Amino acid sequence: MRLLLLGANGQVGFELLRALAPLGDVTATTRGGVLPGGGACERADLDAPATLPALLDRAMPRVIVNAAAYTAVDRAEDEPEAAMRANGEAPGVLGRWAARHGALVVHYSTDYVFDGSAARPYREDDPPGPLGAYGRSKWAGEQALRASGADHLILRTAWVYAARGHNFLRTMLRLAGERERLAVVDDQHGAPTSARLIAAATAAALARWLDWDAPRRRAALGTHHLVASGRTTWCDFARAIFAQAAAAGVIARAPRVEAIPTRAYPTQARRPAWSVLDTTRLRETFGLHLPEWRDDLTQVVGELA
Ligand SMILES: NC(=O)C1=CN([C@@H]2O[C@H](COP(=O)(O)OP(=O)(O)OC[C@H]3O[C@@H](n4cnc5c(N)ncnc54)[C@H](OP(=O)(O)O)[C@@H]3O)[C@@H](O)[C@H]2O)C=CC1
Ligand SMILES: Cc1cn([C@H]2C[C@H](O)[C@@H](COP(=O)(O)OP(=O)(O)O[C@H]3O[C@@H](C)C(=O)[C@@H](O)[C@H]3O)O2)c(=O)[nH]c1=O
Ligand SMILES: [Mg+2]
Repeated sequence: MRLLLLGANGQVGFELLRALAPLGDVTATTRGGVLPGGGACERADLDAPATLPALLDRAMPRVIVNAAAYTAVDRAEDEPEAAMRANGEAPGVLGRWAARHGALVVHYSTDYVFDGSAARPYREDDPPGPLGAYGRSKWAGEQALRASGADHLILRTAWVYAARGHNFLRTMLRLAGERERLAVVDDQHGAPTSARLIAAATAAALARWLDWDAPRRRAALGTHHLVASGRTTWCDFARAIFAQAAAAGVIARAPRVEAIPTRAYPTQARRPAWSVLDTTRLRETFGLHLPEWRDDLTQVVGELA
């Protein structure tokens, strides 16, 4: 079976390279045509969605896994059109090709499609209300993929981090070497989720899905929330990172973390105060276990030690 992976050099894409390998023959793509290790691969630029069908015609995948996205939340406020091309339009192009060829699209979306005003964990069919250009573009991409008529799994995740790439954990570890104290927002709630967990859960769900008969497959399609269990705030996440990293010898000593309200940390984009996602549908549909975010963090800190 042939799979096409877009965004193989991102946090999630990199982990998917390994996790998807047992499922079939994976064609990896990046924007620049270079893999994280330096090797060559196919190019796929989401910024030029019209170029994607030619690549798909050559690769002829049974499954398209789209881990590429415009993920710079603040920068998207200045470049909403670029965010919209990659996140909003490209998924529709992938979906229309997949619908014509009977392929499945696995696509990732975000907690930032919600406005964060809920009083309980968000379910898949709760109404969206993105607060910024990134969230709006990701919501548009979900809608375009749904409208394409392709079989699809939209996996909404949140607060993604890994031992490599651009993420909050790496920012905190860098700041630990530069500062004795930090101020981190304590009024945004969510579940930090490692790229490795996302990739492992995606591969497990996909393997099961491919094994099922048509009615069971159909019932499992659509949108699922995929995040680690439990919840925390960015401030408490920072403290957990420092405690675990200091204990593992990854940093010499933990800086002091002061809890601040969002208004004391101005950013270009507004972020939801409540990003907690209900994962019941994913867990029950695919029989998956999602570890607590602290245990997930321990795995990633272990990679750095
Ligand atoms: N990061 C997070 O906290 C969260 C992410 N998500 C979603 O999860 C998915 C994976 O995110 P994550 O792994 O964190 O992302 P990263 O920011 O780590 O990686 C994004 C990847 O997309 C690629 N990319 C960006 N623009 C283009 C383009 N125009 N054409 C081709 N490739 C492009 C990047 O390539 P290059 O290196 O060349 O720029 C990079 O490989 C995305 O759909 C994202 O929206 C959801 C919730 C939280
Ligand atoms: C570095 C830093 C950040 N913060 C705050 C800002 C922000 O509210 C929060 C997290 O900052 P970041 O810039 O890492 O977060 P952000 O880029 O908004 O992360 C988001 O990325 C996109 C792609 C998603 O889809 C979301 O799920 C989410 O993970 O921490 C502090 O309070 N103090 C600090 O020193
Ligand atoms: Mg960021």
